Amino acid sequence: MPLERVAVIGAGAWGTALAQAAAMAGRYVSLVARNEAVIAEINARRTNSAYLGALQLSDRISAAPALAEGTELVILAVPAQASRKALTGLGASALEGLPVVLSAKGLETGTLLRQSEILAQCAPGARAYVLSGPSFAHDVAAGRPTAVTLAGSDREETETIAAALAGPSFRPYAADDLLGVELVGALKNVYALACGAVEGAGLGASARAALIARAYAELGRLVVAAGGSAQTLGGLAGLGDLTLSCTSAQSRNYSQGMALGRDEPLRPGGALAEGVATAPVAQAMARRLGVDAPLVDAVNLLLDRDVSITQILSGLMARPLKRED
Ligand SMILES: NC(=O)C1=CN([C@@H]2O[C@H](COP(=O)(O)OP(=O)(O)OC[C@H]3O[C@@H](n4cnc5c(N)ncnc54)[C@H](O)[C@@H]3O)[C@@H](O)[C@H]2O)C=CC1
Ligand SMILES: O=C(CO)COP(=O)(O)O
Repeated sequence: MPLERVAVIGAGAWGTALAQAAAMAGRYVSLVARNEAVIAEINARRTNSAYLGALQLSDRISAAPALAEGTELVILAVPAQASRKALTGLGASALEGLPVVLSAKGLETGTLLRQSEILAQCAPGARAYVLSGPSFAHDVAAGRPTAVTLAGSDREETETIAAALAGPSFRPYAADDLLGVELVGALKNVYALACGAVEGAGLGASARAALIARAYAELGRLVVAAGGSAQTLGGLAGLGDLTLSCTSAQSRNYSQGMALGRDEPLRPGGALAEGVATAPVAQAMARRLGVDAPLVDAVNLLLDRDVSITQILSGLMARPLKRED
């Protein structure tokens, strides 16, 4: 069977969970980690306790320090701001001719680039696919039911990869709007910060629901203006992930937003909240596209810490009235 040997780059929460999903789908997985102690723990005890506690990993997973010979499919699962460094470390020749599934949700600081654009620069001979959607690492690794979007421009290969990763509890839906899926995945983290802040500030469930609906509208304007498909919005990577990340304290972005709403400082080096780095990039992107994005602007104000959440919300409520249709 094709795509028997999968390599996952990055042995954090998401990389380990995706390795487990691929193993449960019947693949042999090499989980590439940079930390020797993590490699030893995975191979000896079948756990990655720093990220997934006592959860037992499949025997089909082996951890390694580098990409193995014979790899047929690569999954990149390092934080969005680390993707360039990880890809450069792997080297363009090692990735030549291989499909690479990008799973980080973020836009690159400074360059404003999406993950697939970074891949094109670092490894022009690789073929980009994007995996996104509502999926907490702990749920995926524990075999709880999860459905995601797998996007790629080659329809046949997208479906082959989806089939290779599909298991009893992990269901990828193939799609072709790679740009749209990447953008919604990155931008939902920014809105998750906002929704968490509303909860942290005690502004109520009605405010949070309104915010999710207006975030959905704003996301639609941004994605379509950038060249993505409106259909992507209503799918797993759009509505699905926006719903998950904007309503659950299990989301690190939502939980970071809650702390901001309580006026607590940002925690440098704390749990990864990709929306913090993506918010200014999203604002620059919206301005470049000429798209009105008041919620992205509001999150940037919140992150600047100069204005209180109450003042930010008052400003949003005082905007000129608009039609919804
Ligand atoms: N945790 C989750 O539930 C989900 C995470 N994601 C996305 O996956 C990406 C990674 O997130 P997590 O795994 O949760 O983060 P994490 O903080 O749990 O782990 C990140 C891992 O990347 C490794 N790493 C960092 N720089 C590296 C480099 N240059 N080379 C090799 N390894 C490197 C770190 O050592 C660490 O093991 C993020 O973009 C996140 O948005 C997507 C869906 C679900
Ligand atoms: O993307 C995720 C779930 O789909 C994980 O969200 P957080 O990065 O906010 O924890």
